[in-house]
Amino acid sequence: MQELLSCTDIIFHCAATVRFDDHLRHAVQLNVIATQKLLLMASQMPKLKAFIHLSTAFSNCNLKHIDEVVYPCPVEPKKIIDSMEWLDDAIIDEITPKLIGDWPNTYTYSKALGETVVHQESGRLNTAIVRPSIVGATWQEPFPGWVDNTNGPSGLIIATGKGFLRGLRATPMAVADMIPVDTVVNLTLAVGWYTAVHRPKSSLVYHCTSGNLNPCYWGKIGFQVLAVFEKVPFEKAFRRPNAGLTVNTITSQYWNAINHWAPVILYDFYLRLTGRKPRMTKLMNRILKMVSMLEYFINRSWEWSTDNTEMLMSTLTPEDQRIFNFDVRQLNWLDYIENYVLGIKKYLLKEDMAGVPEAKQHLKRLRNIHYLFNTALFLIAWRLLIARSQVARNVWFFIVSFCYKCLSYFRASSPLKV
Ligand SMILES: CCCCCCCCCCCCCCCCCCCCCC(=O)SCCNC(=O)CCNC(=O)[C@H](O)C(C)(C)COP(=O)(O)OP(=O)(O)OC[C@H]1O[C@@H](n2cnc3c(N)ncnc32)[C@H](O)[C@@H]1OP(=O)(O)O
Ligand SMILES: NC(=O)C1=CN([C@@H]2O[C@H](COP(=O)(O)OP(=O)(O)OC[C@H]3O[C@@H](n4cnc5c(N)ncnc54)[C@H](OP(=O)(O)O)[C@@H]3O)[C@@H](O)[C@H]2O)C=CC1
Repeated sequence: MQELLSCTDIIFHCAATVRFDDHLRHAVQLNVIATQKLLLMASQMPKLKAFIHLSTAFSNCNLKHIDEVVYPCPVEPKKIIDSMEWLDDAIIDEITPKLIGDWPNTYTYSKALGETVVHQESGRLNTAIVRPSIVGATWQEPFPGWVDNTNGPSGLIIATGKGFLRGLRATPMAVADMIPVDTVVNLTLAVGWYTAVHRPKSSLVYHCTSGNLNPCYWGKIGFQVLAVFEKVPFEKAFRRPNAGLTVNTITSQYWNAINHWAPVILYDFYLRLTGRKPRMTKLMNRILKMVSMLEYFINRSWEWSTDNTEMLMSTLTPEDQRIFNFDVRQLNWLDYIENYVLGIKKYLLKEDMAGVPEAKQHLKRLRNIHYLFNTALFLIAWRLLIARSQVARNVWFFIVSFCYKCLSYFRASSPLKV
């Protein structure tokens, strides 16, 4: 502690809980109280030049247009922190929906409280807040497509590529405000430099977003993800990757029943019959839970102003602009998504590119099983219908006799006949 207090000259405060479903007490502990404690510690650091706090662009996702300012919270963070000390977990559970109000989860709410703490309790410290949107794989550094966790889009891309996720309730024309992780790092380092060297009079907020400079849409991302799976599929897929986006709740529920639950229930039944432990329904539960948590973010668009970020870019020298590049206007989304999917395959799933031909063979087998299954299902349904309905029987006799007549006609008119 002594060494930290005497030697630290800059703090990048990134630690947080990023789970959307965290208990409010834990989220407040990690994202609010810890920030408060770190500010206190920072105030005892004689050499400290800047305190950079990592927040999220979604800390004010209850608003549609978001400026680079700290918005007041409906309940003061101090009151929330105090109440966490004496309320028990059951009561906190009960009041959480009322406290978080328009915020979709405890994560975004606690990050908003964290910002207010930085704003109110930084005292004489030189602080700045960076707000990234949906952080994705690297764009350029150390190499394109690097990724190391299943947060955000990565988990859904895996679930789609492995054939579990076949449909999402998402708005294809909603802006997919993704931002590569190396862009976030570059911007954060540049903010550290600017805050320490230029010492702005007031604490500045920087939006690290892509939507207003180089917008991309969920529909376009979905198509590109599927196009990459055609060329480079993931190994040992459960079904062929083939997903769709819909805004219609009924369609989405139909997809859940037919495309998500039916195959895993059938497969678990097969596992049980062959004496193995069923595991697919549990996995599907987890995937659909993840989807339900992310749906809020893929069915809305936000506008983030980026004046401070653009100002920062203009103060960097051309050389620094190149080294600490955070200009997302240069980003080609299709290339980025391709590298992202390949990065997931390589760095998260640890799959080798040498296995691609075998993965393609596996998908072909799955396609044949799919056709066989559908044909069998159709024939059984038709057989049952014929047994029960006179109309169906008449249609069936009509089709059979029509085919027979056609066949006889072609045989009679064929020049090959002897
Ligand atoms: C047209 C065709 C269409 C094609 C479609 C193509 C698709 C492309 C479209 C893409 C649309 C993207 C939308 C993104 C929107 C993001 C918005 C973010 C906005 C905010 C950004 C922020 O400001 S910031 C933080 C972001 N914060 C998270 O993003 C955490 C979320 N998350 C959780 O809040 C918890 O995760 C939650 C869920 C509670 C579950 O919780 P849970 O307890 O059920 O499960 P766990 O997460 O604990 O996972 C337990 C173990 O399963 C492993 N695992 C999990 N998923 C796995 C998987 N899919 N594949 C393999 N493995 C997986 C995991 O790695 C663990 O493994 P291990 O135990 O070894 O560590
Ligand atoms: N991922 C995203 O899409 C976005 C992330 N952000 C913000 O970026 C920051 C980093 O997030 P991200 O990298 O995605 O999340 P991770 O969960 O990968 O990283 C969080 C970090 O916080 C550390 N941490 C968690 N709890 C504690 C604790 N009690 N004490 C000390 N360290 C702790 C973790 O350490 P350890 O590894 O040891 O567990 C980990 O290094 C967060 O502030 C998040 O709010 C903002 C916008 C989007």
